[in-house]
Amino acid sequence: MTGPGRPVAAPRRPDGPTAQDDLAPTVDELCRLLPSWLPGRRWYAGKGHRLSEVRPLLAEVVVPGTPALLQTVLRTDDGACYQLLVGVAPGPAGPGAGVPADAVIGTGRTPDGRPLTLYEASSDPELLSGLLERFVAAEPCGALEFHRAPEAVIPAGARARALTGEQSNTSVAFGDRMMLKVLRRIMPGANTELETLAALERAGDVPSAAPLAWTQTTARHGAEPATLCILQEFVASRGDGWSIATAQARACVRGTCEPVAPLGGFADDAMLLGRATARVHRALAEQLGTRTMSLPEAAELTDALVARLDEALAEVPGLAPCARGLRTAYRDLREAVRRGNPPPVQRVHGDLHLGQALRAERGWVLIDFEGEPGHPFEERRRPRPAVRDVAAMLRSFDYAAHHALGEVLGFPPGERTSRDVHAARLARRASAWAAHSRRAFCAGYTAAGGQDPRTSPVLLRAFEADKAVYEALYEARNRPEWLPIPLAAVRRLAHGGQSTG
Ligand SMILES: Nc1ncnc2c1ncn2[C@@H]1O[C@H](COP(=O)(O)OP(=O)(O)O)[C@@H](O)[C@H]1O
Ligand SMILES: O=P(O)(O)O[C@H]1O[C@H](CO)[C@@H](O[C@H]2O[C@H](CO)[C@@H](O)[C@H](O)[C@H]2O)[C@H](O)[C@H]1O
Repeated sequence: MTGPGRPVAAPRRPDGPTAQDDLAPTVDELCRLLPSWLPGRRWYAGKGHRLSEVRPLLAEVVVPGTPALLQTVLRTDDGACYQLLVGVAPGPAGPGAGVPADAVIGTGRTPDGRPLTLYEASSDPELLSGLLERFVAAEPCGALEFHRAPEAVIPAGARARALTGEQSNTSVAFGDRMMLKVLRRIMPGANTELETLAALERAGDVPSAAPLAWTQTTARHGAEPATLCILQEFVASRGDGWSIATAQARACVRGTCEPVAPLGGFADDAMLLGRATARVHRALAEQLGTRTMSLPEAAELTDALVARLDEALAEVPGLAPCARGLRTAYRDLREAVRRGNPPPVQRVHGDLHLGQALRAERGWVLIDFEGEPGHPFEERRRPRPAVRDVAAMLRSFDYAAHHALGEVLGFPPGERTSRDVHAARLARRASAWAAHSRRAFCAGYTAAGGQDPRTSPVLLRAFEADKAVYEALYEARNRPEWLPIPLAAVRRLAHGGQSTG
């Protein structure tokens, strides 16, 4: 170990676990350790559930040797399945073991009593390079299938670097050529991100990353394969939309914007982002189809929005005073369709926000097409009005503005604004920045051929309300200090106002 986060793998010897028979005791040890380790992971979705048992569904040695790399899928006692890449090194955990402390899952024992360290391998470049070789070979490995997209070029030997951000999955960059997404929550069925990236690639000239390869398995999932990893083209960028937008929003809140751009320099970028979104929507409609929403679909959609609200109400008490207004917004959507104005529906991104856009040299590139994590693929695949993505991105401008306000005033933003004149002025600036960015985004979206979202106010309000409810639940589970941001939006929307205040 030479420094934090930089494990130097011990030279690999061919005496680690290599066969399925050798593996059972190691996997047993892993399952014993996981109930106390898993709940601390950001990507673990069972927060609030008291985890007592983890069972293996699949374990394959994808990189043999010492240390070895196990690719595993495990089921927790609430029925969810998670993927883990596990490094198996001989000896006890601790300084000198060659594994960073924060990667250690725990210490187990081999059947003959020797100590064994099990660790989260997504920060071990050597093991990940070994995994990349599997994609290059594109051959099965036990119950795992490694597939390569037609004509994809996968150079071997690229240096692996795991991203450290807060994520639903785990991403590993290979040089500046490829990005590997290690999916965490594993579900059976065709993966929506893989499907969508392939469709966008077929369309050509769309601001998205080319899919290169993927791993799947049918083990224990019946006939339906489950996707475990996706390798895609790396998009070199000067940052994502969230970091660029929040820097601009902060400057606007502090009043340090250029006089020529008093609401911040993000408007041009917001407009280009609107254009990129419209191009992606057009390509998805062309490749995967579009049709008019039917009355049963409108009813199903309304029921789905109400069901999400009910789920969130059970966990986020702050939503309760808004429930009536939200139900009205959802009913209005169904009525608008019934009164004879059914919108077109198509495949959409499903979880669009500023963090899902990378500012590349060629403009904005959209990423992460898997849809909202945690929902079954069938649900994520359902055709929806494209304005659903627009609503989600508009919510993101509100997030960026109010997060910037919180950074300047302290969290929760809004606490001081009702009793402090200075704070109220800064809050007005934040709202003006968000409104300005929203307008620019909608203008760009419309200029690139998308339907002007402002001509569908009922749909826009219902989808913004739904997204804000989803966000409230997401924040309550993952980042409670951020909860006031979506809650404030829910309050405004429930009372007929705009999502940004
Ligand atoms: N194709 C790509 N090229 C470059 N960076 C990427 C690419 N895909 C993802 N990333 C980076 O990885 C991060 C997480 O990826 P994302 O697909 O959003 O994962 P998650 O599903 O876990 O949210 C992104 O915020 C971005 O910084
Ligand atoms: O992990 P994913 O990127 O797939 O998406 C989940 O996490 C997002 C946060 O990382 C969350 O987005 C929410 O917070 C963003 C700021 O961090 C904000 O820009 C978004 O508008 C807001 O929805 C996303 O909802 C969740 O699915």
